[in-house]
Amino acid sequence: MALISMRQMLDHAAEHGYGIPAFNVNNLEQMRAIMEAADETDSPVIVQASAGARKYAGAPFLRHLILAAVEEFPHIPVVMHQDHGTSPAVCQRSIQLGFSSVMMDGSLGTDGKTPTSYDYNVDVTRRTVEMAHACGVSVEGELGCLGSLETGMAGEEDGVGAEGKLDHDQLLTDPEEAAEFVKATHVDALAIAIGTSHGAYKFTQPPTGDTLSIQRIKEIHARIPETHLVMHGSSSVPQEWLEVINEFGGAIPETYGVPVEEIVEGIKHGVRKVNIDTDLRLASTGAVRRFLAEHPAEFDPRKFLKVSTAAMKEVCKARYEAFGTAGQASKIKPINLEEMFLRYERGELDPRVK
Ligand SMILES: O=C(COP(=O)(O)O)[C@@H](O)[C@H](O)[C@H](O)COP(=O)(O)O
Repeated sequence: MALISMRQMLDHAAEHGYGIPAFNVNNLEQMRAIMEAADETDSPVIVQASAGARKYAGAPFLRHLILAAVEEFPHIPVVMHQDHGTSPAVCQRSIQLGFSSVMMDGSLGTDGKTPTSYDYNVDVTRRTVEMAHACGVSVEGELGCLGSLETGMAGEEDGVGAEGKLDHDQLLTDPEEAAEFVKATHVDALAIAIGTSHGAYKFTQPPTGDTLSIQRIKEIHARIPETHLVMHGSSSVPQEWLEVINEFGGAIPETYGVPVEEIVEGIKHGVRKVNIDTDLRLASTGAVRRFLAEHPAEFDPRKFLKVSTAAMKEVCKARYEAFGTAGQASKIKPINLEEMFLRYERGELDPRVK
């Protein structure tokens, strides 16, 4: 049984100085790409399901897809994480379904769009932590709103994210507030705002220190060195896949993502979980467009889904290698969720924040 808690996996990553890509999963092809890449590189896996994924595939299908991955690859530790829960009740239902980690995103209200107050965020996150830790399940919280430091616009591209214009200080997590938040909630991991946003349209030109604040990661890490930091919206938007998409009938305007080397710099300063969804979508779309254009008589979906899986797998392998995840799976000895509960109960996993 290799389904483990995210806390165990991130503790291992912190101890050995690496980061873990958390790939979103909606279908069989993504799941297979993630697992085959992990298998070939000996990487531990975090797979996450968003509200959109639950709507698309249905929660039972997603759950069984992830459990099938655990069954087929028993030597790979897998975290089954719920992305962007909008209330403690949503997180509770995911725990009931068997998720080993949940995100309570209290930076936004239950609509997943309206920025909330700090007190609201602490309240819903703390309640989720109490419930989840009683089951040995990990909790990721979020402080600050994702959005563009270029324009001040919030990052509402794909279902979850604030809407409209945000203040500069809402777009950058405050290190002091982060320390207070971790102390008050006991979250296992903290998603921070540093200028990234979900989707393909993050930056109109390659980001600089003014539009992507790796410096802010360093400041937060210096204040809370033992807290696992999470970077959302961390697709790199590979230019080569944009070219393929546009060459074969697509129309994606010029756009840039988060450079892999900036993420690697973040990993040196406490980033342990790196959320990636868009890069797999771009690789899949490019591969399918090219295949269908080059094979106009083909109509068996298994043929074009095969190239989709292969393209996504290459992206996964590249991230496992760049983030130092490769080679770590076989070093992790799974701890069951009952034992994780006992560790929380004994206070062994309490945050040590001054
Ligand atoms: O950060 C994320 C992905 O970043 P990315 O767009 O790949 O840079 C995820 O946490 C998002 O929540 C996810 O992409 C949302 O997906 P849907 O709501 O469209 O399913």
